[in-house]
Amino acid sequence: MTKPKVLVSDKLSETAVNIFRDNGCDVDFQPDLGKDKDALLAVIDQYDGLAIRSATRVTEKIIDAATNLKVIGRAGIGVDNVDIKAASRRGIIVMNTPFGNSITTAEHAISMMMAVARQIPSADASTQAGKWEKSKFMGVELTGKTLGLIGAGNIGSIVADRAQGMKMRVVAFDPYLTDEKAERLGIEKVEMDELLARADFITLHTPLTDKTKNIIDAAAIAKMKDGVRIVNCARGGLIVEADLAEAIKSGKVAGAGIDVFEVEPATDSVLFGLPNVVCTPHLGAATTEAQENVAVQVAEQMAAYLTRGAVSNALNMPSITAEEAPRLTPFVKLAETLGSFVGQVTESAIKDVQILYDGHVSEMNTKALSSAVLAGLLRPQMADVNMVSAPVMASERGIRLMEINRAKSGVFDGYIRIDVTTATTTRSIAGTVFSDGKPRFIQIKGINMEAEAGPHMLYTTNGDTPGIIGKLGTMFGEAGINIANFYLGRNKPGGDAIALVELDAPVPDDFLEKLQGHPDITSAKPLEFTF
Ligand SMILES: NC(=O)c1ccc[n+]([C@@H]2O[C@H](COP(=O)([O-])OP(=O)(O)OC[C@H]3O[C@@H](n4cnc5c(N)ncnc54)[C@H](O)[C@@H]3O)[C@@H](O)[C@H]2O)c1
Ligand SMILES: O=C(O)CC[C@@H](O)C(=O)O
Repeated sequence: MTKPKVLVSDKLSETAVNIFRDNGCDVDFQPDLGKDKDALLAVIDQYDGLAIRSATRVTEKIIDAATNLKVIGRAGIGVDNVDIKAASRRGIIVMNTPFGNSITTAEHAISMMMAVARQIPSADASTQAGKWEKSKFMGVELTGKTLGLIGAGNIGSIVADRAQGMKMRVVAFDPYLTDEKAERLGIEKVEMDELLARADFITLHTPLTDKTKNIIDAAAIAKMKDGVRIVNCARGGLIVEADLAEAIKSGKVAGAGIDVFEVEPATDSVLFGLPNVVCTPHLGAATTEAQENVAVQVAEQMAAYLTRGAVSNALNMPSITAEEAPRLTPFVKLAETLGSFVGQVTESAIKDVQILYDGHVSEMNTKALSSAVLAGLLRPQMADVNMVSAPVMASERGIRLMEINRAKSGVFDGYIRIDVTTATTTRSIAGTVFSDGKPRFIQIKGINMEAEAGPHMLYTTNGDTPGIIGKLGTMFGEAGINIANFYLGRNKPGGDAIALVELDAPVPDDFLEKLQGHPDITSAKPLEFTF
């Protein structure tokens, strides 16, 4: 049997090379190749596996040329340099290593905070230039100061712990952080505006999503204390750099530690050269220990897949054995779709998830199915979650999971129902798989319906009044939006009604606002499903 061939196209620890070889793979270690997209494009068709960090951009063009590629392994967390949709379409698994560099990145954020508090880089440059400017570099103490944490996941939690060690008070804004976890971490959960008003230092630890993009802009900065200091070791794009630059120039913001940039590599930036701005070239994960961790982990995972078909830490594929795959896969898709539906309509901390497996589905690998529900549920909050990391993430967030297995109780041979509870409400949705292998929603909020999940959907709730369907249809028509499918349900005549509308394209923002402001419509929410 020919050995699988792996290309390492970024600067990974060489330990990875040995692990690939020891596990029966041929490996080419070309740590600078990933930066040259044409060179990568020319050779990528020779490889079964591609191991990367953040410098290699795996675009759709690269994936299209990668005719033999089976797995892309990211030694690190963020996979924003990989076109996962394109990889999924081509059946290429994308793996990451979710926890290997968390401590190191948290330590970098703390280092940045201290460097900014005491202006260490500028003081160093001045001292080494032969000046002795003692009065120029007056700093501030951390003890007793308030640290505002935006995002309290793996890295944010470690930052909180280290900051408490330095006697800082930690407040956190993270809509998905439960009260129980906040209490366990000894941090105060607050709303964003309160964090902005109270924090002496602010540090960001969220993924880059539609909700977090530009989370720190001029309006947010205006709500901060004068003299606040800001650290970003998460993702470029969370801060509007031009707005931060203005705030530094005006003195509103007294300093910033920036590891990640809107455009990387950042060879030029509006932030460069400004007083007390400390910049590093995306070094958050750059320690010997973290690089060793992620390199070992990614090589082991990729080799296991290429030589034995074992899947772990995949972002676009559940961990399933070869034997059970054909029967389970459609139900995995259903489970993830149900989770995704609720995840997209839930904007507060989840406390409980109850999953009911009814009929033949209760005899399947329900562990994999529950992981798929959780992955779908959590993905709107954390873009990089996968079926392996989802249960860990859920339990770390204090989300209680309950599974019920039941013999066939209704007309469907097998179905899954999930009930997701937050502090204020419980949302319920059920679905099944028809003989075409596609997931169907069969009940939403206890209301029966039969709807196929499409890539772009709109979910509305309204009172069951005459003429509402016509009004909705007219509004879509007037906005020039084509409806692919229209599904309806209600609990009783004149009671609560729901509609799921499948569209050919995402719902335009202005149309959504119009719907949300319509007196006959109680709520309207766009939903996106990736298959
Ligand atoms: N600089 C680096 O080299 C480096 C290294 C590793 C990770 N990272 C980045 O650090 C970030 C955090 O990584 P992590 O492992 O802690 O991720 P994580 O998924 O464990 O935590 C992210 C947290 O953000 C929260 N969140 C999501 N949406 C939010 C919102 N709208 N407002 C506030 N909070 C929100 C989530 O609930 C979650 O608790 C990611 O962007 C990751 O890519 C950077
Ligand atoms: O590989 C790197 O240096 C960056 C890693 C970091 O951004 C991540 O998302 O894990």
